[in-house]
Amino acid sequence: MERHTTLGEFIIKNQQDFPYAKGELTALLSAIRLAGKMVNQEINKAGLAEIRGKAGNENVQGEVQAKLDVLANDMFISTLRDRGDICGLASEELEDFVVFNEDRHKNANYVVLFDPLDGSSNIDVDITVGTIFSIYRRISPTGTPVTLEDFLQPGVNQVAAGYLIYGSSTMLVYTTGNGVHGFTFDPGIGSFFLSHPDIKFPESGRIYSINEGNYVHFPQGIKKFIRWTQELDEADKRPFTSRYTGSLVADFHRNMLLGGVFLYPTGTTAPKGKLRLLYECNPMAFIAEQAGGMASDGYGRIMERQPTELHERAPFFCGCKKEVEKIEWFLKQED
Ligand SMILES: O=P(O)(O)OC[C@H]1O[C@](O)(COP(=O)(O)O)[C@@H](O)[C@@H]1O
Ligand SMILES: [Mg+2]
Ligand SMILES: [Mg+2]
Repeated sequence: MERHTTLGEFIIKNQQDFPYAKGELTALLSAIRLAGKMVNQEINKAGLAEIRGKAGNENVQGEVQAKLDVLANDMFISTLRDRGDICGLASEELEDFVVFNEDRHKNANYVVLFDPLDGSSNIDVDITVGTIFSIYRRISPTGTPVTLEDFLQPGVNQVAAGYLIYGSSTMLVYTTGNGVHGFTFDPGIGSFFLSHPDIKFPESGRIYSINEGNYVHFPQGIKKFIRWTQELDEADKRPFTSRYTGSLVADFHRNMLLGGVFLYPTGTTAPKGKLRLLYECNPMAFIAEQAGGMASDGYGRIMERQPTELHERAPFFCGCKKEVEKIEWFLKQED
């Protein structure tokens, strides 16, 4: 049987691809891998009463947290603090960013932003969920406590981004700006193995992913795009297929492998969109672009947006280039 490359081997082998290669990013990716294994262990038994259900308190997003939101958040924070060379982190589940004050942290150069559990509404019904992470080099001087500025960087400054997907198999998919690579977890061996090297979005796809239940609230341009996907045009292989799980990571992953586009527009119920620019949009956008796809806020490259708040939301359109361009075209028609 062909011996697959483990994630650990791959990270070390490709370390030199990285401009500042001193092993810090390697240590950080390894810490994320470990935290991912720990969270995966809990998700696999999410049906048990002590794991499923709500934790009871509301997070900064105004959502009632699931027990697994809190557990995943704690596991990532403790593992990144103890093993990752980072000076601070920000989580979708925490109001403020966290500053690590030990000397080894203050002298570190990276910050991590993450969504510990993406697709929380699906946990108790056993539908695929994920974890999303985004890594930046700090801009404040090394040796000083990390500042808000270090987190409010445009997506184009990301040095690495990725996600864990906890589905029929558990995978870790990431980029450091040298393509997108996917690793499948083998629970029997306890390691991630390279299973999807150099993943690419097809130029065009036939799947659209949007919560059509919000149709009445959508901008005209989005309503027109949806109707365009549903028109009969065999030459253009329309109508498209509709696929939507309610987990961004799962919808993105399927669309990247099979060809499709994900949409979460603004709407009267979500005037700024729903997804979080820093924890969800930017990391998925970096992966999409590295895989030959496109990620837009409807009017331009989402990674060029200058964030102003830790938890700001944005409209998000991401997937095959042709379809994202079509969405931008329909939206611009309306202006
Ligand atoms: O239920 P809706 O409004 O369609 O929203 C679904 C979207 O919200 C999310 O669940 C938000 O993520 P969280 O679960 O991390 O809060 C996305 O994964 C998903 O794409
Ligand atoms: Mg999320
Ligand atoms: Mg979440």
